[in-house]
Amino acid sequence: MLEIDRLGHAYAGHTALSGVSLRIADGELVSIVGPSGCGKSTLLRCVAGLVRPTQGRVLLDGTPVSGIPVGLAVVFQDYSRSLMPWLSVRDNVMLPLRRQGTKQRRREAALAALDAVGLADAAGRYPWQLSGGMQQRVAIARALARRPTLMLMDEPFGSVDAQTREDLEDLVLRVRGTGMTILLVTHDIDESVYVGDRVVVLGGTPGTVLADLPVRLPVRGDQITTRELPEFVHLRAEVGRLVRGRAPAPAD
Ligand SMILES: Nc1ncnc2c1ncn2[C@@H]1O[C@H](COP(=O)(O)OP(=O)(O)OP(=O)(O)O)[C@@H](O)[C@H]1O
Repeated sequence: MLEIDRLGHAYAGHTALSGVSLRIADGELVSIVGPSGCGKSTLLRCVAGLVRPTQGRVLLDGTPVSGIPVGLAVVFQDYSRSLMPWLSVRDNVMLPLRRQGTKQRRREAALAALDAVGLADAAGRYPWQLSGGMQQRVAIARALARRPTLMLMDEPFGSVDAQTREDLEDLVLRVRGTGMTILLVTHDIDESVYVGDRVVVLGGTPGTVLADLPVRLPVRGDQITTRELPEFVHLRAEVGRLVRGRAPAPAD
C-alpha cells in the first residue's frame, strides 16, 4: 500500500503542492493528470524519495519514505538521455542489476525483460541503432528487470509518435505484473483513462487533488473499441473539463 498523507512541497519561494492525500493499493495503476506546473512531477519526486516533502509524508507499506525505496523503478520521457549509447541494449538493461547475483543470472533477467517488451532480438544492438519507440521499450525493460514493486512513469510516451504511443500503452497494460503498483503522469487525457484503474486530477496553485475518479469500463478491448465505449467517452470528457477548469456539463 502506498499512502500519500497530506503531502506538500515548497521549493525556495514557491509552493508546488499542498495537502495531497491518496491511498494506492498494491497492483493499482493510477494515472495522474493536470495542467502544466500543477506539481505532478514534484509528487512523483516525493514518492521516489528524491525530494523531501515540506509537509506531510509518503508511506510505503506503513514505513515513511526517507530515501529511494527498495523495489522502485522509474521511467522518464527522455529515453535518449537515460540509455548509455556505448552499452549494448542487453548491457543497458543489466546495468541496475549489477549487484544482484551472478553475471549469468543478470543476463537471464535482462533477456527475460527484453522478451517481455518484444525486444529479445535487439539484445546485441546499441540504443542509437533503434527507433525512439524501441529505445523507450528498452527503458521499460530496464525498469522491469529489477522486478519492481513500484514503478513511477513521468510522461513516458511524450516523445514518440501516436501509433508507437498506443503500442507502448498496451505494453504497460500487458507487463503490469501481479502486485506492481504504477503511478503514471501524463498530459494525454485519453491515455490516462485507457491505462488507468483510476485517474487522479491535480490542479490549482499550489497543486492539490481536484478529483480521484475510478475507471469503470465494462470490458477492455483493443485501443479503438475501448475508446468508443460510452463509459470511456464520458470519463474522458469529465477529466478534460476538470483539467481545463470548466464546469461539468448539465445532466441529460
Ligand atoms: N527545482 C525547482 N525549483 C523551484 N521551483 C520548481 C522546481 N521544480 C519545479 N518547480 C516549480 O514547481 C511547480 C510544479 O512543478 P512540476 O514540475 O512538479 O509540475 P508539473 O505538473 O509536473 O509540470 P509539467 O506538466 O509542465 O511537467 C512549477 O511551478 C515549477 O516551476
